[in-house]
Amino acid sequence: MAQDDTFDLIVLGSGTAGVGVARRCRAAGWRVALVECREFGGTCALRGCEPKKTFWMLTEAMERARRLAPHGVAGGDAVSIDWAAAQRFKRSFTDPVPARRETSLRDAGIVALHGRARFIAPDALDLDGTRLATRHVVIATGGLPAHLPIEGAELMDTSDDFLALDALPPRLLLLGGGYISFEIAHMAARGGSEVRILQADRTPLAQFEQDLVERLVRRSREMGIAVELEAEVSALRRAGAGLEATCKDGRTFQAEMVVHGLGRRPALEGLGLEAAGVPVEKGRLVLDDRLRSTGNPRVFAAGDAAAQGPALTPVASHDARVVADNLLGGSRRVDYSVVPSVVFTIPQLASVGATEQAARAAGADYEVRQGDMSDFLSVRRTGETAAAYKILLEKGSGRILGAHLLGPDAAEVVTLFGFAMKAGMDADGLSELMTAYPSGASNISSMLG
Ligand SMILES: Cc1cc2nc3c(=O)[nH]c(=O)nc-3n(C[C@H](O)[C@H](O)[C@H](O)COP(=O)(O)OP(=O)(O)OC[C@H]3O[C@@H](n4cnc5c(N)ncnc54)[C@H](O)[C@@H]3O)c2cc1C
Ligand SMILES: NC(=O)c1ccc[n+]([C@@H]2O[C@H](COP(=O)([O-])OP(=O)(O)OC[C@H]3O[C@@H](n4cnc5c(N)ncnc54)[C@H](O)[C@@H]3O)[C@@H](O)[C@H]2O)c1
Repeated sequence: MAQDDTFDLIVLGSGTAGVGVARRCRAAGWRVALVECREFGGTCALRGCEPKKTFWMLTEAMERARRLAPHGVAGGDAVSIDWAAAQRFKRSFTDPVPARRETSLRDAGIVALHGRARFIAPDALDLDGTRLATRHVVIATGGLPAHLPIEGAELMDTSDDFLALDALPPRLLLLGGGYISFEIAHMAARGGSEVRILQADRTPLAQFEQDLVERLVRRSREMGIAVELEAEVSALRRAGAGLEATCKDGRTFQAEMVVHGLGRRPALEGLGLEAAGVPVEKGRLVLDDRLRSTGNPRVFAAGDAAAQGPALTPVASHDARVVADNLLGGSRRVDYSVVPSVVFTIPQLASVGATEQAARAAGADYEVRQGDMSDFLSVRRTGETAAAYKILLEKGSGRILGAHLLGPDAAEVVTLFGFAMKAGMDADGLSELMTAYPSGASNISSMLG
């Protein structure tokens, strides 16, 4: 590449957010380069949602066979997970991603570059000694595990390490009681590890409806996962062949593997943001509601790096659309009002819109529809014993403010609630919707009835 190449746009990061912006701007005829410092593909496809869901699917199949063993799945109680085979199956999805993604970018006419670019001026980056001049930059560098003042923090493994294992450790400690810890706990426990979650306060999965979280915690404990609350980890050290975590109250826990599930932060190190006049406050880019840097109008951010909405793949896709529209002359704000989200435990925990706590804090006038679903036919047929719903409706109008589900079909059904919220459909409208029967969705009218 020639020195002083001028691009219309340079995107940093080949995940959902970066690729989404790059493709749209390239389709509009822009000269676009995309720089990636690891293998092409990003977190979701290589180290997040997709590989996680493959392991989840296998452990769920095993769990369901075991649960239904007394009801006709003969031999189901003897079924177990072969983690090495599961890892090979996962790799059959992840291994082809980097080459495919890079090729598809090149086929689209995007200049795909390897390396770690850094700003050297408001309108230029350095990539391994080459100056890249550009009209715009999009920072889509994703997130990384948060730095926390935990002594011995360098001894922790990450979710990346867990998802790359060929064999599970006998004992696994998960620090933090959020998405990563609960999902890994449910997979690893089904795979045969002795698992313990250490959560700092009394509210694990704090973004989710706590009534349902309590049921999930109970279900997790019933199946042998130790969930320790008020267990704020302050130190980690080597102990024999394994590791020992110490909590602030002095409790200690040992395991062969300790995984970071303590939150993630935007990946902004080494970008030379000062040289570009791009401000950062408390580790986050300062952006307006169109995802443009308040300090440098050439620069936008999207996805986990922008950290304006929840760190989720559908948010990264939304951000990419917003940024591309704004780069191409529009003036579009982000809208995170309806973001369905799921914790892939067994059963799944799903949420869209306000929790009761949030609705109360916002002073909303609401009513609640809630109940246990464990005796619903669609749940009983799966052998699952923990299932429940909680729906918040605006009093008078019947507008859906939030929907929270625990159960086998929660991920699919929550999206229907999100669709109704986005479309402005009230509870009556949604309960009159004809749904395929029998399905998880056909329970919606019972929930709203
Ligand atoms: C274990 C796990 C499970 C998850 N499961 C789900 C799920 O089920 N559902 C869901 O919605 N979300 C899930 N998420 C979150 C989801 O993966 C992220 O929100 C999403 O991938 C963010 O996309 P992104 O494009 O913003 O960033 P990323 O996909 O992280 O892409 C950023 C890219 O930028 C690159 N990069 C970083 N620094 C530089 C640099 N200086 N120069 C060039 N390139 C750089 C990185 O290598 C990376 O490839 C999960 C996350 C994790 C960790
Ligand atoms: N299914 C999904 O969509 C999915 C799955 C995995 C990750 N993610 C994304 O990745 C992000 C990061 O996940 P995560 O699980 O690392 O973070 P998280 O924010 O979900 O949970 C972190 C937890 O760690 C606790 N904590 C913090 N310091 C602690 C300490 N010293 N000791 C004990 N507990 C402590 C917090 O109270 C919190 O409950 C998520 O917020 C989510 O956006 C999404």
